[in-house]
Amino acid sequence: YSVGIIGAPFSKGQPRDGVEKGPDLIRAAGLVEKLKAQGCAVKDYGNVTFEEVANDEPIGNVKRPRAVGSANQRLSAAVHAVKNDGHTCVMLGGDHSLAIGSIQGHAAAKKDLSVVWVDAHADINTPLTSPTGNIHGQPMSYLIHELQSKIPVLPNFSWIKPCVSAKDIVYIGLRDVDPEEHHILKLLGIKVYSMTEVDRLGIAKVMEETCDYIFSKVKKPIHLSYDIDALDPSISPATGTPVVGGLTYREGIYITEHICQTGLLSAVDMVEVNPERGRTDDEISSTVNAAVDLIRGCFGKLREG
Ligand SMILES: N[C@@]1(C(=O)O)CN(C[C@@H]2CCCCN2)C[C@@H]1CCC[B-](O)(O)O
Ligand SMILES: [Mn+2]
Ligand SMILES: [Mn+2]
Ligand SMILES: [Mn+2]
Repeated sequence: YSVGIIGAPFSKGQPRDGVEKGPDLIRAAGLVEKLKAQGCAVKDYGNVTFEEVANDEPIGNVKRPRAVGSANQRLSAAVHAVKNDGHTCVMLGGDHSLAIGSIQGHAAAKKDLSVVWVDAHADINTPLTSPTGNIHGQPMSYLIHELQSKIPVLPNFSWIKPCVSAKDIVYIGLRDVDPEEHHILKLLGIKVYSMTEVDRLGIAKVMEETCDYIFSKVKKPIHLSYDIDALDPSISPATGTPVVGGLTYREGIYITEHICQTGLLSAVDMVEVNPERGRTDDEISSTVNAAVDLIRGCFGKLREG
């Protein structure tokens, strides 16, 4: 596997400081060395630098739109470059608003994508449905063709081109979905494996069905967007919006092992690691180590050896 790593130390898609420390924490836990030790070629492209945006007043209830738009435009260019260099791209967040730039830059290089979104949350609020105005709860709405009539003009967002079809999306791990998000998921007929389905089917069947569903049509490169809060807070407490009843460590790893064996993984996001949300060093290291192990599973690490 040839891996290109981008750090995106960005937090303005949500209100809590600390998530911008995620990239360097994940590196400090040995991600590059561990990927090399398992046979990957790894190039670390460093961290994207983001511009300071003054007077970034809310538009409607959308918070810090100018900073989020600008950051994602820069991230998009960085991801596009990594893909043009021929690597599988690993974007280390930072909050989940960064999926806007990550998926946009990926689509610029690869055209048709399938998106596997692993998260406690659907992150599919539009600016008009969001209960918080935090853009980390909205990234998918800016990217999906079928939702564009619902997206108002926002400063620094005009560069975004919708690039994902509803039929090419699979959610895994949902357990905290807003009513309006649920309506959107139903309206668009988006494939969802909530924690109920994970319990009912078991993770192996969920992944089998996910891959059958994605591959039922023409095989598209996979964009795996992994929010660390998909895992149960007993494993990954150091995150902005923890929700009980999450994926076990084993289920989380099984997802990445299974996606890896498709041979279609083309980009990965690993977001929402926030050390300031861990109450002890152990909580922080458990969260960071889980993020590292999930990424290793994407690139051939098998528990059998
Ligand atoms: N849907 C949300 C949004 O703010 O839009 C509301 N939710 C918090 C709210 C707390 C009270 C019970 C219902 N949920 C967080 C989520 C965004 C998570 C972003 B992610 O990147 O962490 O997934
Ligand atoms: Mn989440
Ligand atoms: Mn998320
Ligand atoms: Mn979050």
